[in-house]
Amino acid sequence: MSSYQQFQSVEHLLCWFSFKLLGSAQHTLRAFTRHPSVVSRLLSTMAPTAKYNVLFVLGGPGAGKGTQCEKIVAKYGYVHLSAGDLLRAERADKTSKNGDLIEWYITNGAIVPVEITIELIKNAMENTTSTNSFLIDGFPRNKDNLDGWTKIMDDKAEVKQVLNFDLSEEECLARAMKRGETSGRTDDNVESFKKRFVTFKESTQPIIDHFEVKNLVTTISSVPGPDEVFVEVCKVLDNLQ
Ligand SMILES: Nc1ncnc2c1ncn2[C@@H]1O[C@H](COP(=O)(O)OP(=O)(O)OP(=O)(O)O)[C@@H](O)[C@H]1O
Ligand SMILES: O=c1ccn([C@@H]2O[C@H](COP(=O)(O)O)[C@@H](O)[C@H]2O)c(=O)[nH]1
Repeated sequence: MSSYQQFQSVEHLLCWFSFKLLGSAQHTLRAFTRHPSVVSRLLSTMAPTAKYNVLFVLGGPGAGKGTQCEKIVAKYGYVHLSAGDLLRAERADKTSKNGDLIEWYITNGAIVPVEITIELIKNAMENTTSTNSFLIDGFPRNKDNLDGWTKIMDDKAEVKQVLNFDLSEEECLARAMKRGETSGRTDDNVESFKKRFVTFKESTQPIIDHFEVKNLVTTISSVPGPDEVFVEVCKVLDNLQ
């Protein structure tokens, strides 16, 4: 007689099966109560983890994004991730296979493919343990950047606000050239600046417009001095929860 033939009906078989299930559930519960630390570890892996809070910081080349980010960090304790700085650090890393490619894009005022940039941003966020609030400066700069962000980060991060620093091309150029006297940056020269500004207008402005439609953008004039600009920044950040 096969093991199933001992049951007189399907109902009988199902009944027997339910008792078995209940028995093992009871056994598991008893094991859990003997090991509360296992239970709390299990629960913590099941609980939804909080999303990163993100502020994107955009604006023309030399408009003062980095300057304001420093002030925001000092007052509000965000972690500042400058996409440009992350790319420059990767370019300087002798072991990176992307160094030459990044150099070409930066000098030509063009935008590095998002696969490279998003990996750097994601790693920097994941390696931060002090906070889950980030200022992402100079990203996303074009549709490729935005698509990459959406694909990789949308379920991990919430974009709370986009700060857009507004300054004329002439003033951006003047500030970038002044900075170039000491920065050592390969793109603080007139030729690179012109290309960067075209990229900003053609590729980044549509991204600002995209967030504008979502009511996430605050545009702040960068014409006054850094402290006055920061007063306007504080008005925005004080109202963010
Ligand atoms: N409000 C301001 N008034 C006058 N000068 C400023 C102001 N903000 C920044 N600067 C100066 O302008 C230069 C560019 O500023 P900053 O590096 O912050 O710009 P950025 O937008 O981050 O530039 P980039 O996109 O090229 O990295 C710096 O030398 C900085 O000291
Ligand atoms: O998301 C990004 C950010 C930057 N780049 C390249 O770096 C330079 C300099 O960036 P800054 O933000 O001004 O420091 C920029 O012109 C791009 O070439 C990028 O490709 N993607």
